[in-house]
Amino acid sequence: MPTANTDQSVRDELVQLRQSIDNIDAAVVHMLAERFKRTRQVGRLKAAHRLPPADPSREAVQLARLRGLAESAQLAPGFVEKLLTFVIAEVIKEHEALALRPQDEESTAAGRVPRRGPAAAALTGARSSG
Ligand SMILES: C=C(O[C@@H]1C=C(C(=O)O)C=C[C@H]1O)C(=O)O
Repeated sequence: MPTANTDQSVRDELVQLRQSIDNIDAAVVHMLAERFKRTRQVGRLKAAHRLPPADPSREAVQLARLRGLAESAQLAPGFVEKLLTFVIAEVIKEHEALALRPQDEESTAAGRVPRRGPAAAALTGARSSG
């Protein structure tokens, strides 16, 4: 923390750097929000077609790719791996929830997809397709 004795130029530099950090944090939040919009579309698509919420083979490819990107960006690959693993775990939770309530129609990247699944059929007594 800057004290009363801290030189004004140091204080100014600290403020500037923190403004930049705030901008970056905002970008991270917005990018995460966009990512979750897409993963929710994937979740709805999976629920509609009764695909499993998690895809470990896809995750392995992503982790390998991001480890490589981290290395070339001089970022600790282990940190990036932890971050992606944390995000993916949250996505899978959402996909599991979507699989349990797929009775509504929702927009997806591919258009409006009827969400029918075994859980919806059990709740409504309807026969699910497929
Ligand atoms: C988004 C998907 O679902 C899950 C979440 C992933 C992610 O957040 O990147 C990757 C694989 C799946 O375990 C997907 O299958 O693409």
